[in-house]
Amino acid sequence: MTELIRRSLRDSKAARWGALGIISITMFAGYFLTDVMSPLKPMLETEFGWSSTSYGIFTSAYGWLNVFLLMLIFGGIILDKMGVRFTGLLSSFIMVIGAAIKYWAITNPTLVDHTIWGIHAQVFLASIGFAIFGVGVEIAGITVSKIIVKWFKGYEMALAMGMQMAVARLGTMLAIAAPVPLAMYFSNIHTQVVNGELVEKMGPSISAPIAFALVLLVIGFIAFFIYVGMDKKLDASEAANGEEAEDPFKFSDIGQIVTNKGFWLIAFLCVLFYSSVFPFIKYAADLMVNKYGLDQQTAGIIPSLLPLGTLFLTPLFGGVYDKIGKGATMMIIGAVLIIFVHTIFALPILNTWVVAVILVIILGIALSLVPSAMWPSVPKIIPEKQLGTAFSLIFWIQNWGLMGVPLLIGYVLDKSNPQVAIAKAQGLEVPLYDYTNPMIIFAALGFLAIIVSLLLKREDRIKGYGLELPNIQK
Ligand SMILES: NCCCC[C@H](N)C(=O)NCC(=O)O
Repeated sequence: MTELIRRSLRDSKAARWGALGIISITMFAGYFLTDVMSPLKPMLETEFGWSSTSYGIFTSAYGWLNVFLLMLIFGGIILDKMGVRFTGLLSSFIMVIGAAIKYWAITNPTLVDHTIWGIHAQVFLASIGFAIFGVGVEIAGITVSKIIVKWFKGYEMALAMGMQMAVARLGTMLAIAAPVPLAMYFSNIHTQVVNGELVEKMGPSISAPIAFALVLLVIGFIAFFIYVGMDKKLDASEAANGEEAEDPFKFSDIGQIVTNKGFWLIAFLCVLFYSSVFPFIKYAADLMVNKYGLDQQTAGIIPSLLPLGTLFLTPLFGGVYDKIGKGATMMIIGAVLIIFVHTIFALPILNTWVVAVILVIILGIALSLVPSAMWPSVPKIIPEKQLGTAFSLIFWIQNWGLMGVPLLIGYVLDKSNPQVAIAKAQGLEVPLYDYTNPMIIFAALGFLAIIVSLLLKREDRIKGYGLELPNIQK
């Protein structure tokens, strides 16, 4: 008799964790490319004459198309209308195209001497590539979140989200630690800007780590084709099982999402929290050089501890949320850690690398606590058929921060340190940047995140979303 009971493919532990493993490869590649330029900031300044503002413009490009052309929102609607297979393949392909343009801009020496709309041509075109890539990786992110809900609802959902994030963070870690050694290893003779002049000179290959990222993205694209096969089998097993298909997405669903207060609180917490971490990562290696006196070659090692800690802690905290609950409390603790870390970074004391290591580890704990509680909380607030659109709206709001904050930091860094530009223009030895003002901005974001996380816990008490309850249904 029991043999007659049909099971969905997602009831098989091996199948659902296998599916997760495959889509994690795509996200690993995406996160690697996202941060691959971070440790190269000092080299971009010495080799190509970029300023901190140029670097800020480039970094902010990640969000240009997502924010202004609403690509992320369209991505979410496409996801809910067309499904995870089509959207996953499309987004992986967009990542490859964007990364290829960025690679071309960085390898093209003739661009170094031109400007487009007043922006250094190389910065401009690399930014266009990064902006296209940003559309791909963000839509891939919401697609993967929806895939995890599809396979893991009622099972280890927070653990699965935590594991996927851990693999993605491995990409971030590699992106912080590997580019400088790779660039040095592939040193060659190429065009550089020396005292404002173009010269052929031996120097590190900034394009080598980007080429490596491009190869990873192609592998991630291929991996997604394998996932498509598994997804078809899952749908077939659920249809055979007589499971009803979800109601199709309707545009009126957007109205329901944006009138939900819990949605706004999660979205605000998301933008504040991530704006104080991801843009920080973009400047962390440079901070290590300028505040803690590390050399360029080793500067990436300390920031790479940040994602390293999250590899273990995100699944651990995800497991805690699954079994014990306390999601809202975890978000509050994460926000408190953020303000603590950035305040100490801002103080003009304790400038020893040991303090930097401790702070980065604490930041890693925050970057494990908040995401492992935040993302599995979204399906408790929003119905599944609206999830693609809800995730995309949250990511859209988050992208304002991921776009604006790095630009602001680059600008504030240049404005607070006019001596750097003067020394560069005069061909003198470039003095160190003072990072106090940028770090105060990051600390302020942490302060606002605490307020929003407290409001979210209050809203959960009022509406009974169950954010403090475990995810695993007994
Ligand atoms: N460094 C990649 C940025 C991905 C941003 C994405 N919108 C996101 O927040 N994902 C969740 C996470 O915690 O990485």
